[in-house]
Amino acid sequence: MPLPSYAIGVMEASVYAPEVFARGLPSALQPSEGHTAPVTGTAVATSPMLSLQAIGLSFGGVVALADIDLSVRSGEIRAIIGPNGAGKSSLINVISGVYRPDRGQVQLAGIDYAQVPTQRLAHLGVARTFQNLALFKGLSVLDNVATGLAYKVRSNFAGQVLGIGRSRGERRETRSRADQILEFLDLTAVRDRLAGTLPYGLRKRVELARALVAEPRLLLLDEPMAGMTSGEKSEMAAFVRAARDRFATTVVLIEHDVGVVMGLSDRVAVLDHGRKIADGTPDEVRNDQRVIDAYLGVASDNEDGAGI
Ligand SMILES: Nc1ncnc2c1ncn2[C@@H]1O[C@H](COP(=O)(O)OP(=O)(O)OP(=O)(O)O)[C@@H](O)[C@H]1O
Repeated sequence: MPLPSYAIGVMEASVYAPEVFARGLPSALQPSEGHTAPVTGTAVATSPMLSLQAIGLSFGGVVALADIDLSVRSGEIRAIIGPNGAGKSSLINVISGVYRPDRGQVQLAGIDYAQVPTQRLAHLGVARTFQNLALFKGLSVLDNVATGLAYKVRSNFAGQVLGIGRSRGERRETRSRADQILEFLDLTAVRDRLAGTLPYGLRKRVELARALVAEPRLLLLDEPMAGMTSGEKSEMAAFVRAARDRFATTVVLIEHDVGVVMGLSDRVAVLDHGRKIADGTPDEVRNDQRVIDAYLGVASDNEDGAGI
């Protein structure tokens, strides 16, 4: 049973940057020219936002991850791809602290995870979405998105929903920020709908909104386009890119649709049988013989049947 993203989508107060909203939010469907463009008008920083060194993880006798190194630059969109069972989910679960690796180090902006209890990851600015939808079907879209801030405010979420006591001001603030993210992701028209009544593609976008509302510095997306039509996938890719560009969020995603991944990502790591077999720009990876041998042969199993 996946954890709901609100459980870890909580940030330090410093993550909230009112000036970002004050600048006004653009239509998310007008991404900047070229996805490698810098987030804030400067070059993408070279110091890693996330660094994995020699990660190993086994389940009983099954080696899920073996000696994985991964470096993710600040502001980068970084994809992890590979055939079924390659270790992608295991790796994202290691990054998000759901799994503790048997070996190796995970560092977020230089801070070793081993020194940070899992529940504090959110306070470091990590948020994620899940492969399977984890929205509250009986809550409105707005309230679902507001849960992305639930642990950031002093009153509890029930207090905010009910609008009682000290919660009233926080509730106003939370809902206002949720509204701004809804506008950014072009979801304002469905803000009062119950999440469970939305079509699948929109629900995936609401999940993105919930993960994004606290402006995480690291956003982990677990198959954000799974089950979408090709039109919905392109739209989602544009939203992810726009979110990176606007909020300077570093994005790590796993996704089966290789065609979408290649168009969206700055760099791509390829896993096979728990090992990293290639790592580079989409062009480099596309032309890597080991990737072609290990992955191209199963590319027709991808959701859209696209090769790499
Ligand atoms: N909780 C678990 N218990 C036992 N084995 C596991 C567990 N999670 C993953 N594995 C095993 O670890 C290996 C890697 O699995 P993982 O789910 O990380 O791959 P994946 O690339 O995400 O696959 P898929 O694309 O099918 O989701 C597989 O052999 C899998 O069976």
